[in-house]
Amino acid sequence: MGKELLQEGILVRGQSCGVGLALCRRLLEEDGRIHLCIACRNEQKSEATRDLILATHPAAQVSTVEMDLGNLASVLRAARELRCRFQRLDFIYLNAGIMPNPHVNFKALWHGLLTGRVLHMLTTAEGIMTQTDRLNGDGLQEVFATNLFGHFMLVRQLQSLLCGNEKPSRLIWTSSSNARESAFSLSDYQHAKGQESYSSSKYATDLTSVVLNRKFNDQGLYSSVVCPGLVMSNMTYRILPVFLWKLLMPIMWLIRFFAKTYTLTPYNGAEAHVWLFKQKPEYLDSLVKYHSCTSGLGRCYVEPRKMDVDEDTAEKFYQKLLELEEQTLEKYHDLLD
Ligand SMILES: NC(=O)C1=CN([C@@H]2O[C@H](COP(=O)(O)OP(=O)(O)OC[C@H]3O[C@@H](n4cnc5c(N)ncnc54)[C@H](OP(=O)(O)O)[C@@H]3O)[C@@H](O)[C@H]2O)C=CC1
Ligand SMILES: CC(C)CCC[C@@H](C)[C@H]1CC[C@H]2C3=C(CC[C@]12C)[C@@]1(C)CCC(=O)[C@@H](C)[C@@H]1CC3
Repeated sequence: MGKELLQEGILVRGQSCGVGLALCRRLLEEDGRIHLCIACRNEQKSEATRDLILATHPAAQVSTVEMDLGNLASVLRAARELRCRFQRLDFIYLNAGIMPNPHVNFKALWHGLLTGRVLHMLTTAEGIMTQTDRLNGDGLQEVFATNLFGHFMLVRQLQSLLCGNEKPSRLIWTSSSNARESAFSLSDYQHAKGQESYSSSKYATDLTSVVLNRKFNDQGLYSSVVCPGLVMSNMTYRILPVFLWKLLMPIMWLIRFFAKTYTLTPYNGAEAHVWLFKQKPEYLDSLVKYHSCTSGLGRCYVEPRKMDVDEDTAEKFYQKLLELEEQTLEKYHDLLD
């Protein structure tokens, strides 16, 4: 396949629904000339997603690539294809994420409602959510592999398209306000032992973004993290059934007057992603997470909040990711150029 030089090559992961699909549409509203490359798990999903985007933006340039982040061979194959197709990528939105077997501790939720930290609990889910994780086909913890390591491998494999271009390239990771240092440990960075694999993987995402900035800013690659806020999507519909969320909707609109991260719709949730698209990366703070917010009256805006990350831990974690990457590349050496 011949190489094509794209003005704005933008790769979006995790866009077949929810925040990712809204993001694709909003990016096209910002600039209809961009070339979007969407990465889906299989051909049917790719085609269906492409059709959904073309239904609202018929003139858009949308290409697809197949990639399952929970399968490292698939990530390596997709990266090889992208290296053939593109000479540079201006943005990669690392948005795919899973929260398998979510469990809400309603007793803790009830107790929390009576304390002064109720808003903190309702916006971060601290102390009220757990998950059950499992090993995937690569022998990695599934949540760590999908939410972080698959994305990390992809970025490393696409380094030649991202570094040393005349214009900076950007990584935008969808993290979460559920990311918490206490859920993460360097000695168990895949979170095999605990029950907060989602929180751990999102904290690991924040650490990775911080360290990538330290390593690659001088080569023109910049990384940022965002939180879309609480959004009604397939992920939240697995936490409580749809009908219950619908019943709770008036309460959530009320909560939104106090908790601005209750963005609730995928469109509102993509606010920070779109805002970052328009910013000069040199002026962004790599230790800040950009939160999509929606006011009680429905106005969307972005709030930067300092992250609770230690740069030394970020560096140590990066070394561990590099070790795991080396093992992966040894295992799949036949998939490399
Ligand atoms: N909803 C919320 O309240 C919040 C969400 N987030 C984060 O926002 C991001 C988007 O989530 P949201 O839109 O809400 O949820 P959805 O479940 O709607 O979307 C998740 C996306 O990730 C993709 N995905 C999941 N597993 C894989 C995999 N193995 N390989 C490739 N793609 C995969 C899904 O693709 P497929 O269609 O193939 O399953 C889908 O496009 C996630 O990272 C999530 O953690 C953060 C804070 C709050
Ligand atoms: C708001 C209602 C009256 C009661 C809903 C109770 C819980 C189901 C929610 C309260 C806080 C929510 C929350 C999330 C999931 C649903 C709750 C636990 C997330 C963990 C979803 C994914 C994320 O990434 C976080 C930012 C969310 C934090 C808040």
